[in-house]
Amino acid sequence: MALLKQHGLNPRSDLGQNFLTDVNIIDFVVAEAHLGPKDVVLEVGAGTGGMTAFMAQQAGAVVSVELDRHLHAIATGVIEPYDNVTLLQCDALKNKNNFQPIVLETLRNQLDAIEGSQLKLVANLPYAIATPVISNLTLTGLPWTRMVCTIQLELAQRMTASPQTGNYGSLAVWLQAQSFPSILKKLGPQVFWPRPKVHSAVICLTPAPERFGKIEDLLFFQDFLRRLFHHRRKLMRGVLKGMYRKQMPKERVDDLFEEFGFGVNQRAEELEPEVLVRVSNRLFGMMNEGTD
Ligand SMILES: C[S@@+](CC[C@H](N)C(=O)[O-])C[C@H]1O[C@@H](n2cnc3c(N)ncnc32)[C@H](O)[C@@H]1O
Repeated sequence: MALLKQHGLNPRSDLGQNFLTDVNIIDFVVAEAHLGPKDVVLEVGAGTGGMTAFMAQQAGAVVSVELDRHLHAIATGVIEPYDNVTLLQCDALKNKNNFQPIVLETLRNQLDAIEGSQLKLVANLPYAIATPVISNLTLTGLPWTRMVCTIQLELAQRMTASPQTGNYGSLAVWLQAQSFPSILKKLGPQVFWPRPKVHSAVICLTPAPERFGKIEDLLFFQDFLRRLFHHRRKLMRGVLKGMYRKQMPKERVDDLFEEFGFGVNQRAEELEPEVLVRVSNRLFGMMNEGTD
């Protein structure tokens, strides 16, 4: 990539620096985002700012985050003609569960500045943080309407997986209970520079926060799924008894099994997201019984 070479830089694999060099794919990703003047775009990983500038021509505002200060400096020059871009030089995440406060604050300011605004995540994501970026956006309370991102193919398959398949787990249930995730296109390594060792995909998510009914408590649901699928091959009754032994008597899990008609051999990986939402809501209710 000419810009990097010009600045004497080499791509950093520890930061997932695989740049999208195929213009057709950049066009595809941005076209699928359906950008317009009411849109505030969050881009995680500005790189040298090429896609950032392209999106700035179509969106109301772009907030782009780049951790690498050398790339941030290059991108600053590239986006200079656009006054609707805010380029932040920081880690997009504070930790694996939260965005960096400055990122959220900047997004809120931009959203407030445009009447009827909506948030879209559009990015060629650094693979190491693709899961927390996508899965935490639903927790921010920000009015997101679309995510279009390039991510590792294997991760895209885990996000869109169905029950009883090897890829099905907490991530699939978490996202499918709040959105419609779909793979728009599979990408070979040749569309990036340098070429990654893995295949990639363009994934799209559209929100559906009550797709299977209201999730009573999102943080409880997230914790329930993570712990439940941590023991995906074990029988669910024993796992649940262990998980909530401090919060309620073991017999309550037997009551729940009876209520849902689960057999003794029930495993979490056999259950549809819809059922797991209902189980989580019921457990949340049981745990809060008598606290009103
Ligand atoms: C896959 S590259 C995409 C670059 C550019 N948007 C493109 O499509 O060519 C990912 C970018 O994310 C940056 N990055 C890596 N980890 C990051 C983090 N935690 N927060 C913000 N940016 C990060 C990398 O430095 C890199 O520039």
